[in-house]
Amino acid sequence: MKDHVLVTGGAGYIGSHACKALKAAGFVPVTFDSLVTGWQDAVKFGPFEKGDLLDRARLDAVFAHYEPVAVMHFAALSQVGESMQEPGLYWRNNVLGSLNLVEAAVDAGCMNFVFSSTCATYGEHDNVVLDEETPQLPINAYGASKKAVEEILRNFGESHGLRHVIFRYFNVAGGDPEAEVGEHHRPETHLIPIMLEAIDGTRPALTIFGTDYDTPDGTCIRDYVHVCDLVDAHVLGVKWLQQGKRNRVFNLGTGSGFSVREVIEQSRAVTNRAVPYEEGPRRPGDCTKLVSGSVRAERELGWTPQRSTLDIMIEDAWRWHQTGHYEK
Ligand SMILES: NC(=O)c1ccc[n+]([C@@H]2O[C@H](COP(=O)([O-])OP(=O)(O)OC[C@H]3O[C@@H](n4cnc5c(N)ncnc54)[C@H](O)[C@@H]3O)[C@@H](O)[C@H]2O)c1
Ligand SMILES: O=c1ccn([C@@H]2O[C@H](COP(=O)(O)OP(=O)(O)O[C@H]3O[C@H](CO)[C@H](O)[C@H](O)[C@H]3O)[C@@H](O)[C@H]2O)c(=O)[nH]1
Repeated sequence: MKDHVLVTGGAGYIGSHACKALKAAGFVPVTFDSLVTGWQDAVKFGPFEKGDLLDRARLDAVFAHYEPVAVMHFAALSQVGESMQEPGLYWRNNVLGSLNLVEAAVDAGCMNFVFSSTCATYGEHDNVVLDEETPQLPINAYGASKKAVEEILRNFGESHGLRHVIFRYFNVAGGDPEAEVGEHHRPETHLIPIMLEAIDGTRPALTIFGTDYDTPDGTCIRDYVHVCDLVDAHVLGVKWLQQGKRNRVFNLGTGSGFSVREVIEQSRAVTNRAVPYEEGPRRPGDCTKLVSGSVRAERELGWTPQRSTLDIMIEDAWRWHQTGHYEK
């Protein structure tokens, strides 16, 4: 019988790609999702269990039914701006929800746990190359909620032997090259999908948030990683835990940074269309430069990103943008 993996947030952008990768690797991905920001149409690669992390009885029933060998925990609210206006929402959903999940996993004897964290937990370290030892000083409730879940995992690792891998993502981009699933946030806040909507006229223009940063062209620099490479690291993480290894944090980024203007130029080249944009003020909370300075995932997990070049990420996102969509 194939091993089941419980994928919370499997109806979302990254979780749906993880389900496809898990299926390809011989696992059965079981999506657990409330659809608060996800899409039932995105659940294509295994069973769907609708439920909320805050519903402990529902979690217990799903663990008992599938007896998963591991959990991949993507389910979270992840809008920085919203987290500053409604911190309670983020602490309840992301932290209490994760605590429920961790306790349900431990009680069910499912001791392999892979968690989606973020480089937003590092906070403001402008112009510093970030590695896993960089102090975590989050500047918004979203980042604080993710850091708190990291602490929960460390505590349960010590107290109950829960084996965990924490991945701190940089900027996730691109989509399934076969366009079976893709990035679909409502509202969308991420640069590349917004840019593609501006290119095809479904929104008026992209606004560049700030042109006076201390960077070569004045715009912010980010480290973009392809969602398929990112989820491949998660599958490696599950296998690594199944080998009995445990409790490690990995940055997932490429180590290369691109400015907003460079992303615009690459989008123009890939789509062969003009990118309508205007220059606007800085967006509160944006760091100047966020680039990973770690090769730990490559060295220890054997992770080798295949599609994380800017042109491929934009090409894949553009293909999905032109052909794919979800309905509730
Ligand atoms: N997209 C990025 O660039 C990025 C960067 C860093 C970290 N992350 C993290 O990766 C994870 C996935 O992000 P995404 O972009 O795929 O987001 P997404 O919104 O597309 O997916 C999140 C999924 O979780 C579900 N969900 C949320 N709260 C839930 C709850 N209480 N119970 C059950 N389901 C719930 C949503 O319905 C949705 O399907 C998140 O944890 C996010 O914080 C994303
Ligand atoms: O309309 C837009 C949207 C974005 N940007 C700029 O493009 C860059 C990337 O912005 P995104 O919103 O795509 O991504 P962020 O870097 O703000 O945030 C993402 O990556 C973070 C870690 O870097 C967190 O994990 C967060 O959850 C995730 O959304 C930033 O400089 C931003 O100012 C624009 O200029 N215009």
